[in-house]
Amino acid sequence: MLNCLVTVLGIFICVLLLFMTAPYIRRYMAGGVCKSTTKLNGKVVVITGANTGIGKETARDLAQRGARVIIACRDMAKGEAAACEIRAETGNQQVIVKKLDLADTKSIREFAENFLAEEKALHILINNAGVMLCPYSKTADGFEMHLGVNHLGHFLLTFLLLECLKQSAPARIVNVSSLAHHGGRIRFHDLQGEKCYNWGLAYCHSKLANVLFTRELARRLQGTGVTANSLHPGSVHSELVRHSILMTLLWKTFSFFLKTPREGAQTSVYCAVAEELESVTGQYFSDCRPAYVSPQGRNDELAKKLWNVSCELLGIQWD
Ligand SMILES: NC(=O)C1=CN([C@@H]2O[C@H](COP(=O)(O)OP(=O)(O)OC[C@H]3O[C@@H](n4cnc5c(N)ncnc54)[C@H](OP(=O)(O)O)[C@@H]3O)[C@@H](O)[C@H]2O)C=CC1
Ligand SMILES: CC1=C(/C=C/C(C)=C/C=C/C(C)=C/C=O)C(C)(C)CCC1
Repeated sequence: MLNCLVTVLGIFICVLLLFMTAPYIRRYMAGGVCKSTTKLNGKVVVITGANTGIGKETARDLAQRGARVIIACRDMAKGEAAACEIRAETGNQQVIVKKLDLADTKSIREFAENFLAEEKALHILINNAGVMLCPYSKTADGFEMHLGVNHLGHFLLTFLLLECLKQSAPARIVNVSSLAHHGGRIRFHDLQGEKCYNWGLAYCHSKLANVLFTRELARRLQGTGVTANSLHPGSVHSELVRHSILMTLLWKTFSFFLKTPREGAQTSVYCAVAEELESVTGQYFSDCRPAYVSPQGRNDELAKKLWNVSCELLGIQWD
């Protein structure tokens, strides 16, 4: 009887403690906030994958600051729905949707061609779109899906828009990577995962490629007025886990401990607008402050080799 009473009392105290500490846990999980009040009137921004999740919230924030925001996405209907919502909420009518499928180099080239014909400048490029935990599949050009969309697609897009960014300097390139880059390796002997494939690791490899690309890009852009930084947005309750039933369940169950997409967008916004980052380049951020990069992610030789291999795969010459 006494045992039973003690157990009930114990459970009651635990639940009470959880309820009392919940607001503090939530505030801690929300992470860093971008406090910059920078206005972006007259500035042009491209955000990939901005029809949902972190990208959409990044677009909303930058539109609120007055930027002309181009939502670059593969599904025009989803993009229009997001743009409508952002235009209505911010009153900024300069929120535009353009078709971009990062799993198809033809679509990337068409997007860039169209952009360069229609726009006069590009001040901020946010390479945000991403896929995670995809069953083995390939892009239209035969690249493993994670590497193809998350790294090679953005590599080609940046290459095609770079001259415009340079002409528009000061300009910024923001690459959305992940903490998952710590688990990544660049498997040059099997880049397309044909010999060995693990969907979790494939994501990690592609996110390491984001960090290495940023590092080498920043080195090459020294003195041009264009900076390049990468970031981890935090663990965010978005559609990223859609390919895994288990992760979708986990994400739903523990959503309280995850960032909202708006919270997850803070570091992207910070890298895009913060005054103190004006000449900061080649860095990696999390929660709106510099964060620890894995030894692989700091390896300049690896970054150069990945650069050259990426150029070869895409058939481009980028010196
Ligand atoms: N959520 C998290 O916890 C974390 C996210 N990240 C990174 O943040 C970024 C944004 O992810 P998040 O918002 O969470 O995920 P979402 O799945 O919510 O958004 C991903 C976006 O990428 C787009 N996308 C996917 N494939 C393509 C493609 N082939 N061409 C064009 N666009 C494409 C999606 O379009 P569509 O809607 O049409 O599928 C969607 O707009 C990603 O790079 C991700 O790796 C990093 C760490 C943690
Ligand atoms: C800690 C913790 C969790 C784990 C979250 C992790 C490990 C997220 C990693 C996300 C990444 C790195 C995504 C994309 O890049 C759960 C399961 C939500 C349960 C609540 C506590």
